[in-house]
Amino acid sequence: MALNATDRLELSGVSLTLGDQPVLQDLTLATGRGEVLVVLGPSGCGKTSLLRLMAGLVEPGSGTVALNDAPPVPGHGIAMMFQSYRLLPWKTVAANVAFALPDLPRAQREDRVSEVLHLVGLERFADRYPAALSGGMRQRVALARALAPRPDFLLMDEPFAALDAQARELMQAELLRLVGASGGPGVVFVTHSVDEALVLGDRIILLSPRPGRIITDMAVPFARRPDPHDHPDYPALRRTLWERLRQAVLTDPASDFYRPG
Ligand SMILES: Nc1ncnc2c1ncn2[C@@H]1O[C@H](COP(=O)(O)OP(=O)(O)OP(=O)(O)O)[C@@H](O)[C@H]1O
Repeated sequence: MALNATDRLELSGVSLTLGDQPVLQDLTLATGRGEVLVVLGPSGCGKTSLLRLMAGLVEPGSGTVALNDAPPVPGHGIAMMFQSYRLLPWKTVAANVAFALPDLPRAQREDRVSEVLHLVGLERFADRYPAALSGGMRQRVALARALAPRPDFLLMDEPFAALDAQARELMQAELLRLVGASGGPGVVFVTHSVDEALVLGDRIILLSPRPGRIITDMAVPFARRPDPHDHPDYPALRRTLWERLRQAVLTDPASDFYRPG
C-alpha cells in the first residue's frame, strides 16, 4: 500500500524499559495515513506500551518516535481507543462525542458531532445515555469520539475484544469502511487474535515475548477484500502466524508454557 508521505508515524531503534523491566527492544517501523497496521503478540510482550510510545505518553529509553518528523504530543493528531469504552455515563451520546472537541465553537462542534454520529450510524441515538446502548453501540460511540477531531492516527488497543462475535465482525467491517473513506486516519490496531489481524490488517507485525522485538513484518495479500476468509492464501497465512506465535511463546523462558528440555 502506498503510504501518504505527509502523515507518518515512525519509530527508529526504539527500546523501552519500565521499572527494571526491558519491555521493548530495538523497534524500527513506519506507518502512514490510510494503512491499517496490526500489532500481534503474546500477552505482556509490550503491545500497549508500543501504543503509549506512539501517543507520546511515554518516552523511549533509546531511539526516536516521530509523528510527522516531530516527537508526538499527547492529544495532538493521535486518538486512542481501548477495550473499555471509557464513556461518561452521565453524558448523552452526543455530549460524549462533543467532549473530544473542546476547542471548537459551539455551532461547529454540533455539526461535527452530527457528522461523526452519522458516519457510525448512531444519529438517532444522539440523546440517549450510554447505559441504554448495547456493547457494540457503545464502542461505536467511542469510535465516533475518537474520529471527531480528525486524527492523523487512531491507536486501538484490543478495542473489540469484549464484544460478542457478531458485534465484533460488524465493528471490524465498520472500521475498514471508515479508514477506507477519503481522509480516514492511519490505524495501529493491537490484537491477540490471528483472525482479527488477518481480516483487518494491510500489514501485520508480530512481536516476540518481552522484551518485544519485531519477529515478523508482513503485508497481507488479501487486505481490504470482501470475505478475506475465503481467499486461497488465508489458511496458509493463518497457520504461519499461529506457528510463529506458538514458537515465540514456547521458547520464552518467562512463559507459563515454557517446558525446558
Ligand atoms: N509501569 C510499569 N512498570 C514496570 N513494568 C511495567 C509497567 N507497565 C507495564 N509493565 C510491564 O511491561 C510489560 C508489557 O506490558 P504491556 O501492557 O505493554 O504488554 P501487552 O503486550 O499490551 O500485554 P497484554 O497482551 O497482556 O495486554 C508487562 O510485562 C508489564 O507487566
